[in-house]
Amino acid sequence: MDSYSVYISVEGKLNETVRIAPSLSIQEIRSVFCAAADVSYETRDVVLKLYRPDGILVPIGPHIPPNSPETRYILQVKQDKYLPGASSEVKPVIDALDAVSALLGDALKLKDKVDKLKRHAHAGGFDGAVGTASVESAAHASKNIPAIRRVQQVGLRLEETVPKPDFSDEVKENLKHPTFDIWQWQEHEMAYLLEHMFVEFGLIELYKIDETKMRRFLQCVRCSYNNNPFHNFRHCFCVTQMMYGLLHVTGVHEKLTPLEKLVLLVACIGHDLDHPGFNNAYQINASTELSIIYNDISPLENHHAAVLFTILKSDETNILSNLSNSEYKEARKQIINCILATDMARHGELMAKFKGYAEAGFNYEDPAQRTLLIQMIVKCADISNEVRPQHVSEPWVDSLLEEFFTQSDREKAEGLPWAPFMDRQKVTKASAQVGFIGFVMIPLFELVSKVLPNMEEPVIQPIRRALDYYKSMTG
Ligand SMILES: Nc1nc2c(ncn2[C@@H]2O[C@H](COP(=O)(O)O)[C@@H](O)[C@H]2O)c(=O)[nH]1
Ligand SMILES: [Mg+2]
Ligand SMILES: [Zn+2]
Repeated sequence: MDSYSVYISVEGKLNETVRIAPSLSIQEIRSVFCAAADVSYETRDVVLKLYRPDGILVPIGPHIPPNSPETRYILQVKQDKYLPGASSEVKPVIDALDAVSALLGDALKLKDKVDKLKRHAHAGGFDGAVGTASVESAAHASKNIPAIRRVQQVGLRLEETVPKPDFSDEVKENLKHPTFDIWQWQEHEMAYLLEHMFVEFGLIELYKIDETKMRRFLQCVRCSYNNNPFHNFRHCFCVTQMMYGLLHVTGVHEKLTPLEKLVLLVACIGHDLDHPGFNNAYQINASTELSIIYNDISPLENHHAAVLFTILKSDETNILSNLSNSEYKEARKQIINCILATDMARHGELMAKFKGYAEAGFNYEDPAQRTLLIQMIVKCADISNEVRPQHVSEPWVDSLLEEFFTQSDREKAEGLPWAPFMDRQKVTKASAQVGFIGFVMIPLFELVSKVLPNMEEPVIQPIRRALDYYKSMTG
């Protein structure tokens, strides 16, 4: 599809025309809408809602239906109301982030976020990376309203209590399927959907997880994901939702223990925390702080797990605090195993081991086999974008390539080796996907389907269709 115009009216007042090109990433589209609304794209607490004239919500993404000047969409700019906002609620999140920052040292990005949060919290507000401050704060900032008034406005907003969105039964059901449209949701809504998964598995009740702690935990997680094109909080949500979907379509959730389901949820949620947007090869070749700390052994995955457990170490955000000692020990071991298994450098090793178990007849009684099964489920979920319908999956390829190209550009500039699959001179969307789907995804999902039932129609067939689609593009 060629580029086309979308006609909007900001808050029903200012008319703007936005040009949508299929090549734009979701981030680029959001940033254009932010510009139209005169708010900073960096302000993550801004919630943009696009409505048709009849009040129906239109997802802001690469597939906004074209309209005309007569049928303008209405763009509303709202504050993110995920957390109840009193500063006493904010402090635990800051403390947890502070602990993460102390662990990681000054060089890493979290430090900036913590400092920013502190500045606002000490002034009675809560802004920037985490997100309950009002959009007015961003808008007024650009109009030179004195800072003190901005803070007061933010402070007022923080008094508001926040109702949980009332997800319909249809949404809750759709959440259990790989076809779920992950682009329809703002970050705070995704956080509530993640919370719902814990509820639906009965984990809140069983492990006596405090609701406020759960929300602080998710808030802390959310602001510990960076705004990378690909490795961001939405990717965290996608991976967790696909894991949840796989469990439901295969029915394997009925064979897993509650602790294993808890492990899967927490591992997926934490699996790319504080991803810097540059992969392990870059970390090692550039001798970054992470490669030094972790001796070149899965530096990113070790870091994601360390950030997760630093968040969990703080009592205010420790959703595992009511587990018994032995349950906590087991959960920690398994969560770390799952996150470390997402290093694609270990793909061959894990595939070979699982193949051995599958061919011998998978034994659910063997703890080692169960451990590997849950690692494989996380691996599947992590690389599962092409299981999703094309309009949902395709924007992810653009985002991934954007991140890859940024890395290889930097590697070239720094005189480091770069991988051909990240090179903008060599890679196209189609070539990237034909290789990845054919050589990585299909073998992995087909192998897992030897153990888990019912994967053919909802999981494997969409992957094959995606392969055909990208093959047809290579001509
Ligand atoms: N070419 C593609 N590569 C993909 C795709 N989905 C994932 N990947 C690669 O796998 C890793 C997954 O690990 P993560 O923890 O970093 O998310 C990712 O970095 C990519 O290298 C895909 O659709 N196409
Ligand atoms: Mg990862
Ligand atoms: Zn990932």
